[in-house]
Amino acid sequence: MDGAATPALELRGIDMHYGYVRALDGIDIAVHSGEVVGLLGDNGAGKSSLLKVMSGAHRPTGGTILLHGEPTVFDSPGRSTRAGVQMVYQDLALVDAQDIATNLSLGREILRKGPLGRLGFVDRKAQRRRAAAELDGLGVRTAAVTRPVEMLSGGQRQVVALARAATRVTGDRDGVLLLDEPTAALGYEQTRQVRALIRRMAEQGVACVLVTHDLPLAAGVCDRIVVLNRGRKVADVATSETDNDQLVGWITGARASMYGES
Ligand SMILES: Nc1ncnc2c1ncn2[C@@H]1O[C@H](COP(=O)(O)OP(=O)(O)OP(=O)(O)O)[C@@H](O)[C@H]1O
Repeated sequence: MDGAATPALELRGIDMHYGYVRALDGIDIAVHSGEVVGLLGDNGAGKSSLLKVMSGAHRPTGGTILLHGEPTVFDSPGRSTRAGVQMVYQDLALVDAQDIATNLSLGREILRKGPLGRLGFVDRKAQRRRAAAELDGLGVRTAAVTRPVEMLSGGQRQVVALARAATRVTGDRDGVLLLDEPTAALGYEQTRQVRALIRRMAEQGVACVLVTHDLPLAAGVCDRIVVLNRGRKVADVATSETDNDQLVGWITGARASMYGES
């Protein structure tokens, strides 16, 4: 296969059952480096389940996952994270009592030598400097990096969680960023920052998957849109080749039987 055409992340024939509930039914989806793919669908369509399969949080009942063309088994989120897949969860997973800089540094702490010359002390000043520079580089304006996360608004926390994931895939042309409704609780300015951040990640070669109910956001930020309806893929189109009415039709199922129609 031509290396340039190999998707960063590809799912083939993914099935997902929760007991008797069939949440995903034979899903094929490919996301290329530098591409933003929007995952749309009504409540219960299977978007979060698909994202969880991509992140390794859920093991699919059937189907294959390929990362840069290599069949992969994600048996835990840790495994996929090590493989360069970053997921931003709706419940954020930030450490409330710690400040923004510490949260951005989780898992990649900067250590300094202690009095006996041994490494092992966290260099908070260096972490703060790096965090401020990274937020700046991502175009994110939020509270001071010394502020504890528990003192932030819901929207600010969301931006910090997204920035944290973004810093881990920044500059990684093999990286994959998975976003579950990243603008759900955001105001105008923060939404604008998040949109810009997602596009910046894509420009750096990161493959992004964005679950959202926000059609204008999807239209503004995604290169391609995949629509799920009751666990099935009912559309997979370039954003430039569709419109709001058509997307709503696919989401609500009005045109589900016309899959593939442009
Ligand atoms: N842990 C679970 N146990 C049992 N059923 C589940 C579980 N998680 C999801 N489901 C079911 O799987 C189906 C798909 O749910 P999923 O959360 O993936 O949809 P969604 O498109 O993300 O919905 P929403 O937009 O409401 O978040 C639904 O029927 C849901 O009830």
